[in-house]
This record gives sequence, structure tokens and C-alpha cells, in this order.
Amino acid sequence: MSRIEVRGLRYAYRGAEVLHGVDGRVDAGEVVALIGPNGSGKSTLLRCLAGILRPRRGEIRIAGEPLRGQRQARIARHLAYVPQGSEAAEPLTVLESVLLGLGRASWRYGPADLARAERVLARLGLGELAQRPLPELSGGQRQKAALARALVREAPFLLLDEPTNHLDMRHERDLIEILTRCAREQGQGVLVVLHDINVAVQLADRILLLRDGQVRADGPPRQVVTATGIRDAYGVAVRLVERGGTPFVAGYELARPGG
Ligand SMILES: Nc1ncnc2c1ncn2[C@@H]1O[C@H](COP(=O)(O)OP(=O)(O)OP(=O)(O)O)[C@@H](O)[C@H]1O
Repeated sequence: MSRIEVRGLRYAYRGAEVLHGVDGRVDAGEVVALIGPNGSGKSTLLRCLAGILRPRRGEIRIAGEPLRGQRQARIARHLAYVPQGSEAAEPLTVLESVLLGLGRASWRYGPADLARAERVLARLGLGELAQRPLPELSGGQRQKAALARALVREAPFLLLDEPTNHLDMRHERDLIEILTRCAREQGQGVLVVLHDINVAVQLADRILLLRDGQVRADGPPRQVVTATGIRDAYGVAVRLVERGGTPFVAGYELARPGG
């Protein structure tokens, strides 16, 4: 089966280790949410998987092949990576930016390329914005444009770092639906960094909880999202409610001044 597999991954920035032996996997056709407190190593893990950072130890395999030593162009055939803050506004139209996502060596695009880009834009509800320059878009629209640029590649795996950052509730819901379809209909494996646990439980087949550079939990949402698990990882006492077997965070306890 096509999957991304990680074993014993260690990564250090200038000698300071921030990933301390991470194990995990993402299978084709599943959505895995990567959650964890600020600074726990989520983005670092994604950058290692995307081949941008070279881990000091451990192994990453994509579809059985070790990632180490592979050229970026070859890695890009396996996966599309959308970094945090990648909605930065380049002087391109939305359509040009999406075409760029196809990774062609030149700016020559055929009718099939255009049709593919337009299909993705329509899927994301960006059709009307195709000719608009990126700098003129809102933060949320730019975020969706960055996603369109990744989706157009139709790579087997998608790595998305906080793609819901600027999205309002409707666009957040749309994103959940789009990524679910990527997994169910296109068979893509999706690894998505999220801060909102309620988005994670609605979207993910599995949740990987990282804390201090180590995997603290890996399993279906109902197994990972427990009051104890969240308190241990985030140091916050949460109230959970259950709907249809899925746990949702209903709020957290606040320290009351003088209370
Ligand atoms: N370029 C860098 N140089 C040095 N240290 C870094 C660098 N990038 C990240 N770090 C450190 O590595 C650790 C993990 O950071 P990382 O960005 O992977 O965490 P994260 O879980 O994605 O955080 P957040 O939720 O805040 O985005 C942090 O302690 C961070 O300060």
C-alpha cells in the first residue's frame, strides 16, 4: 500500500534537537491530523517529510522508497506541501499561481492544463477570482489559492500546515469537505497540521498528537481526544461533549481572578 512512513525521526536546529524519535505513518486514502502545542515540532516534522529539512537520524519512506537522497523534483511527484503562511502574495493572478503548481519547466500551458486548473479553482469556489492578482485577495482567499496550487498537482500525498488559519466557519467547513473528498474519492493521503481540535475530530480518520518533539498519542479521534490526554499535552482542563461517538471540546476551565 502507498504510504508515508516515519521511523525514529530526529531533527535538530543548530545542535538543538526538537524531534526526538518520531514514528508515524499516513496511508493512501486517509486524513491524519497533526495536533500539539505551539513549538511541539509539527511544522518541523512536515518540513522533514517534504524533503526541505534533513533529519539527523531516522528514516522516512514514501511508497516504500527512502526519502534520503531523493531530488526535490522526485519528492514533488509524491507529495504537495503547503507551508504555514504560504498565502504570501506574489505578483501573479490566481490562475497563474495555480498553473505554476503544475510544476512545468516553462510557462507554456495547453488546454488540458488550463482545464485542470479551472476545475480545481471551481472546486474551491475560486472560479470568479481566477484573474485577480494574489495581492488583492483577502487572507482567507489567498489561503485557498495556496491550497488550489497544491491540489492541482494531484499528488498522492498532501501535507498542509495550518490551512484553516484565515478561514471563516463556512470556508473551514468547505475545507473539511474538500480534504475528505481528496482522501475518499482521489485516494490521496492527507497530513494536516491543525490547532482547532474540533476541526481535527471532524476531519481526521486518525489524530497524531505531538508534544515536545515526541508522539504522545496516535489513533482515532475518540481515542486521542480525551480530557486527560488534552490536559497532559496542553496543560489545559477542557470540557468535552460527545456527539455520535465523536468528542468535541465544549470549553476550557478559566482561572478566575480571586477565585
Ligand atoms: N529555523 C529554526 N531555527 C531554530 N529553531 C527553530 C526553527 N524553527 C523552529 N524552531 C524551533 O523548533 C521547535 C519546534 O518548532 P515548530 O515550528 O516545528 O513547532 P510547531 O509545533 O509547528 O509550532 P506552532 O504550533 O507554534 O506552529 C520550537 O522550539 C522552535 O522554536
